[in-house]
Amino acid sequence: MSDIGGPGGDNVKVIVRCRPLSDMEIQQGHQMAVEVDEVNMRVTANNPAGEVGEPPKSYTFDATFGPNSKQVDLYNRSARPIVENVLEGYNGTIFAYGQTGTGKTYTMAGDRSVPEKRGIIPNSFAHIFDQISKSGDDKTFLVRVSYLEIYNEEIRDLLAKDQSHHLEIKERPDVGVYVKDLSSVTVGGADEMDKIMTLGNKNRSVGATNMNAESSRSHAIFTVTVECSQLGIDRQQHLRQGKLHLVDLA
Ligand SMILES: Nc1ncnc2c1ncn2[C@@H]1O[C@H](COP(=O)(O)OP(=O)(O)OP(=O)(O)O)[C@@H](O)[C@H]1O
Repeated sequence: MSDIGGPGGDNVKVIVRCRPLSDMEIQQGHQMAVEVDEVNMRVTANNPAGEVGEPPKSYTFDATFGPNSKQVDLYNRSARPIVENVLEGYNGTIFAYGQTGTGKTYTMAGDRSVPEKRGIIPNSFAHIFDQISKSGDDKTFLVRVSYLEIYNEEIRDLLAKDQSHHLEIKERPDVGVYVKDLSSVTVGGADEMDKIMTLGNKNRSVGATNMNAESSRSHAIFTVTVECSQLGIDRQQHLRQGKLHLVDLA
């Protein structure tokens, strides 16, 4: 997870979550090879095929979550500060990284139909609009989203009508690196944002769960831009903009 430009702390945070063994893994007699110490933010790996007496290896991260960790606790510790900084006008990026079957989709999306199993993406959508609804009358918010896919080194706009069109990367001194002509959709609530993401997912080159050589080349970036206009003590409107990038790496 990275929290670029936010106040305080390191800009990049690495958080490790170990999922529980699946029923099949238990049936096959597998055992956990790692121990997670959430208090000391440490993961200890034992080599089951190692020689007798081989010492376990310990690694320390910015936070660690064990097999019984709850989605809400993970959200509060990892994503909540990033989303809060986005609302304050900073940029932040969240992505999950790991081998197939390690729990990336569970952590990022989760099971939307069960509130306590919702992952970072639906929780961040709800959080953004919840904070906006609680903000004072002196602030006006505008929330926009865009969704692009990088596939075979080409960029496609997942929210565009014409999916055959490829977009170009450009750079400008005032805005930095950007994707030219990428569509941007204004969103009024978490459910609407969820629908737009689902629509974009349908336009992806290969289904996200279809693990093969093709899907391993498809990356997607869902960007939420939050603009806030606030009346200052100087009676002038002050504009600030933060972006949250949710990345699905191949
Ligand atoms: N923290 C967790 N608690 C309970 N079950 C989990 C957890 N993490 C993952 N699982 C379960 O483990 C299985 C694999 O997880 P998931 O599909 O999220 O992996 P993935 O890393 O996204 O895999 P792929 O790269 O193949 O898409 C799923 O059945 C999921 O529900």
